[in-house]
Amino acid sequence: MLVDPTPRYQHLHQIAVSATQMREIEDRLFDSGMPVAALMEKVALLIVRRLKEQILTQFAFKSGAKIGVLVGPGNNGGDALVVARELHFQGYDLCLYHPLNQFKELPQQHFNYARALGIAELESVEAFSECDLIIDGLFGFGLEREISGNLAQLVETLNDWEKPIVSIDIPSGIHTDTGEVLGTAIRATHTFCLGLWKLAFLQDAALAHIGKAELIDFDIPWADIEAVLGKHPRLHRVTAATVKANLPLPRPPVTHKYREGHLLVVCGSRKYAGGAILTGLGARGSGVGMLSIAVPESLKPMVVAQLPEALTIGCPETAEGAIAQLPKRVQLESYNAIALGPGLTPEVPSLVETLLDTETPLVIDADGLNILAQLNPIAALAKRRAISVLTPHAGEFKRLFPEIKGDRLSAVTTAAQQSNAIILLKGSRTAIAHPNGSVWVIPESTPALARGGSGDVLTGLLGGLLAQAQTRELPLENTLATAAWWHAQAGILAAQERTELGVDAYTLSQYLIPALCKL
Ligand SMILES: NC(=O)C1=CN([C@@H]2O[C@H](COP(=O)(O)OP(=O)(O)OC[C@H]3O[C@@H](n4cnc5c(N)ncnc54)[C@H](O)[C@@H]3O)[C@@H](O)[C@H]2O)[C@@H](O)CC1
Ligand SMILES: [K+]
Repeated sequence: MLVDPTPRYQHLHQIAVSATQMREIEDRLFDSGMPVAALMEKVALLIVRRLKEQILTQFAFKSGAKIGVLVGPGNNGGDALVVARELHFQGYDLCLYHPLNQFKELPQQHFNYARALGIAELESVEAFSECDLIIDGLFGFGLEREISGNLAQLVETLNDWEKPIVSIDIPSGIHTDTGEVLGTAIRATHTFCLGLWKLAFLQDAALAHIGKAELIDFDIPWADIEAVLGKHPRLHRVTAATVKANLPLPRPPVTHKYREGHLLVVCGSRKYAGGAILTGLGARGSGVGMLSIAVPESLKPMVVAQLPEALTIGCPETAEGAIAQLPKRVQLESYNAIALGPGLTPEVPSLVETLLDTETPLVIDADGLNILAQLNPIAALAKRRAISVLTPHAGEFKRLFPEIKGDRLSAVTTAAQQSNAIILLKGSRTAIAHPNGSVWVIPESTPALARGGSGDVLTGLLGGLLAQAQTRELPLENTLATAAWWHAQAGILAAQERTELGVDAYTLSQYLIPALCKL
């Protein structure tokens, strides 16, 4: 719910808006009497403050450093001009370049004043080559078509220099909603997103251009945000605060192992034995009360050795060493959740069909998804009466939903609605879409997780938390978001301590609890 405006900063980070929503919110401020010029002044002063605290000190730019400002025709350019003026007064050596020879009214006034102050105007972008830092105020959320021709060339020239570039609101050329590059786009080292996080910051497509992102809060009244987004916004940016409120902690003082959830993991084959272990280690990290692992009979000793706490179920196996079927004594309905997929091999469709038939919540990953893709997934999932959580990466998503196009956030939303399943689309900004239209996005991750086996750990963690949420009656959407955020944080912590090359899947599983302790 968006009702409680305190603590403001925490809530502000749990939402993100499209360009249209931002414009609607902004219009409400202006309609209520906030002068446009006053808002621009306020925003620009906040940008200057953060520039000085963050970037100018980080790069040890003394006053006198040369700063180039790229100025566009709209209010993004207006912001840039106010920033330029203030930095000029603070002793920096400023120069402006405005490649389009027209301005909206307010930026025109700021431009006139900058000229009157004697701030240098450049004839071409080449002269920016002498600058220590470049500020990008070419386009913000008003970008309406591809950047082309001379403008495209100048953007590429700036990118080629590999200088520090600070983008105002969004790197010029990035679509505010889809995050796509429209023609070409500034590759910023830092971006100050103004007022509210825009959707592009949650889209993988934009990340290479955004650099380090920071939100500049300029005190948009909460009532205006709520008037546009509604009391229950559909898009959630997952933060530590979301997670803290939704972990199965503390445990009740009197409990027992089955009350803390029973997860069945169905994974592994002789060929891909490690999948079962990594999924099991992810489940262990979740703290689930009981963990059962069904694997081909021949893998049983290895699983027992690695996961002594788990109840290991040896299954009859095919000639190739995949699970032929589950033993008759396994009562699928007795588990709170089932996680299946990693290492199964593609040759066990009847096993997957049996599992789809149950009324137990399922987490389906890897080979489970590849098999599902062969089965007419939308029809198979629509039939299920329990929760299905699918955890595809981009390739698996394409195989499951070949007809669905568009940017990641809209594609995953459509997939969830069509299939009546929860779809967790893995990526740099993992997004979890629900059939009711809500989407939860994990705003932080690390490329260290781009590594075989890290998904298996997530499957186990997700299954373990889902099982606990079932017995504890924790809210489902928040629980799944918690699992994905936690997994990313474990990767981030491991990468901080061991570099991005040091986060193999086993190591990742060992960082789940340390990441939790850091909360
Ligand atoms: N969200 C807010 O509440 C605030 C927004 N402000 C700033 O205002 C910006 C939005 O301002 P505007 O709506 O004026 O839009 P922009 O400044 O993003 O740019 C719009 C202008 O660029 C032109 N244009 C768009 N795409 C083009 C292309 N591919 N090639 C050539 N010209 C193109 C348009 O015709 C228009 O003149 C934000 O990004 C932000 O920087 C701030 O000033 C104040 C607060
Ligand atoms: K910009």
